[in-house]
Amino acid sequence: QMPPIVVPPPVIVQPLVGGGQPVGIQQPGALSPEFYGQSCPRAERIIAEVMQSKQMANPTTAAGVLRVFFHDCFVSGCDASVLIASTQFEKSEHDAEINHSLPGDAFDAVVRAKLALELECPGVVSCADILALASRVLVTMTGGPRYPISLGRRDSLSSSPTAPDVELPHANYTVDHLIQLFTAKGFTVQELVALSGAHTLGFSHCKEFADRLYSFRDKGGKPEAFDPTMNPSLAKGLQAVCKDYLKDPTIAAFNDIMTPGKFDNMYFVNLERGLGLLSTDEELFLDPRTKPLVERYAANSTAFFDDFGRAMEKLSMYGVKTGADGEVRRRCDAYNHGPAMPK
Ligand code: HEM
Ligand SMILES: [Ca+2]
Ligand SMILES: [Ca+2]
Repeated sequence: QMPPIVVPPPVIVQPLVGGGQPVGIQQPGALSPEFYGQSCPRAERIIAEVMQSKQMANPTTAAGVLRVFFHDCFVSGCDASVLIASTQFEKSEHDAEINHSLPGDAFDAVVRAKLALELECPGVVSCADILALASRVLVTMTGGPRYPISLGRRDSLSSSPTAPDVELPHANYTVDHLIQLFTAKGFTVQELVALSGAHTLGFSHCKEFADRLYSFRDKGGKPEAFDPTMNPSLAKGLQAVCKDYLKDPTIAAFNDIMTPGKFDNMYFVNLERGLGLLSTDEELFLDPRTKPLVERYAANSTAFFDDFGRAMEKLSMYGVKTGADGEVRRRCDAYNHGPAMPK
């Protein structure tokens, strides 16, 4: 005789809902690629559509958003602290010198994505997650790799006007500086080189590399026409392009002069030919600790894409906030509690 069929009681699974979840229940660090699976299943699609139309209207969007994402993550973690606008009473990361050159189009892209998401699922998708997803889709759209992104970051409750100039690398840093800065944050030399490959996109303003072009002096103080580690044709071309940069600080040059709009490994090929724009770029080819990696990525685009993808995945998890350490902002440029009162 057949045993009676026992029907198990229905298991009530509490769905892990995204931003609408009460603070406190969320496990710290519990990020997941499916975080918005129930609460905003079309989030990624919506962000991709907004980024696509923005990138088509303005092809520098990808570079801008990618740089904003880096500047967010390295300063108090990937928590959208970089998006907070300054007010009359409270300065934000926007006021840091290093962030003055972050392009308005990148912030505009995030604002548009947030508006679209607030119509679809209000109060659910954090601005920090928007930045992470927007960066990924723009890297992919311009020809780069697709890498996994976990979701569930919460947005910061603060934004320091002084931290960015301390926490972020500057164009006059030595490789020693760069390695110190990255390893202090838990990133390896290999990840430093792979992430620097982001300079395959976008541009830099003349002031960031002008000291390589005008009144250059070697380490012994001897004057030179330009930095001898720079390819002479590039140096002469840039001297002409940048000659009025003090009068017109908006003049800029492509970081990757060969394929500035395409995410590829050309940046590394350039470094081997003295075609690096920033001294921090070229130095990666001149320092024995980083040179083998530059050579590897120049020769092998797959190796670069793999390592860049893994490093971006790691960067995107850096210092993320969960639970009561953050909030899901209603608009990306302001805290939910509203503007600070005059002190
Ligand atoms: C390794 C140390 C780094 C230094 C010293 C550095 C420095 C700079 C500087 C000075 C600029 C020019 C900004 C301007 O004049 O508007 C720039 C642009 C850029 N950086 Fe970096 N950066 C570094 C690493 C990174 C990383 C890790 C990423 C992203 C993963 C990144 C992404 C970008 C992008 C995409 C641009 C072009 C921005 C645009 O076209 O608007 N950088 N970087
Ligand atoms: Ca941040
Ligand atoms: Ca390129």
